[in-house]
Amino acid sequence: MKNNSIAVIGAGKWGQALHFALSQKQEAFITSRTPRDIKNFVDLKTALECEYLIIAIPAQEIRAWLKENFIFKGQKILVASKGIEASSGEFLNEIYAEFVPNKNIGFISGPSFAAEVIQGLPCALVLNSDSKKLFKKFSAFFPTFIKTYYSSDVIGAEVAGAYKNVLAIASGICEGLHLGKNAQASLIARGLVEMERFGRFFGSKKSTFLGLSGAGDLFLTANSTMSRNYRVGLGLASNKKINEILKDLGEVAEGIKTADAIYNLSIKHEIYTPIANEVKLILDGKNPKDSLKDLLKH
Ligand SMILES: NC(=O)c1ccc[n+]([C@@H]2O[C@H](COP(=O)([O-])OP(=O)(O)OC[C@H]3O[C@@H](n4cnc5c(N)ncnc54)[C@H](O)[C@@H]3O)[C@@H](O)[C@H]2O)c1
Ligand SMILES: O=P(O)(O)OC[C@H](O)CO
Repeated sequence: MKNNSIAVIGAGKWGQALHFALSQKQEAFITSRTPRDIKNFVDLKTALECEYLIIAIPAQEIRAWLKENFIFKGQKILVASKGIEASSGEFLNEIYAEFVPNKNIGFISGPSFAAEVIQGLPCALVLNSDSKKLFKKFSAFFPTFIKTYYSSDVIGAEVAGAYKNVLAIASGICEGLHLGKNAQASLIARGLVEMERFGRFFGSKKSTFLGLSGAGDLFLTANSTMSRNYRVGLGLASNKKINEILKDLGEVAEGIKTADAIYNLSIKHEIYTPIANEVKLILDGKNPKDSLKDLLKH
């Protein structure tokens, strides 16, 4: 293993933005399934020799990717994905725990559109890990335009990052139906309450939802057409089929599968998640106007 070397795995929008950010202070490598014309692009084998890895592939692909490619040799890992595995209902930290010891793993959360990070615009992120030592190590790699905070609330950050994608779809639907800013603010505020309730069941801290990982990322994503999930919501409001929306999008919108995961987990554990459930039903074909009526019922 090459000491103090760092590589990003996954050269999608977020992987490339993180690679740009990390490259400000030192040499940083990047790899992907298909070769890309990016400085310091290396093959997967070379990337996996690095001591520090940032993994930015879609949540639903992580288990298969780890099984197929990853052998633990002491690497320290920062997970950049935001989602819950739909097939199992498992959180990403549970999946990674099968391959990497907890002290070697952290999760990035907070408001961060890749399109802004890759321009060097300022932002604040949270690095969530059981290990403060790991936070300090990774934090040192980040450039001055990104402020990093530490939190040990891994599950809170994971729930917040995954849940806000579903709420961004809901908010896009609200905008697409022209329901007005009052309705949108109500939806986002109730969404925040809902995600905190869901997170609390799994042991999250309330403060996580009031900070960058929760309110910060939710307000960003649920208010902007820069969000892929929000754009999915706009498409659903105009009665487009999900396949057509995804074809136009051409990138991952984690909220789609995460809505399924939340729906199933909320039924299993009897957690009240009305907004996420309506998003899942709309994705399955329910008319968004009927969802609105159901959400407004006393
Ligand atoms: N784009 C953002 O602004 C942003 C910000 C924060 C977090 N995220 C999260 O980062 C993750 C990746 O998002 P993105 O924006 O880079 O998506 P993207 O659609 O731009 O790219 C996804 C990347 O994953 C790769 N990939 C897909 N399946 C794979 C597999 N089976 N094995 C290996 N690689 C695979 C693709 O080749 C692609 O390079 C998501 O979980 C997303 O929620 C994105
Ligand atoms: O474009 P989205 O909806 O995947 O959101 C991107 C980031 O998660 C925002 O922090």
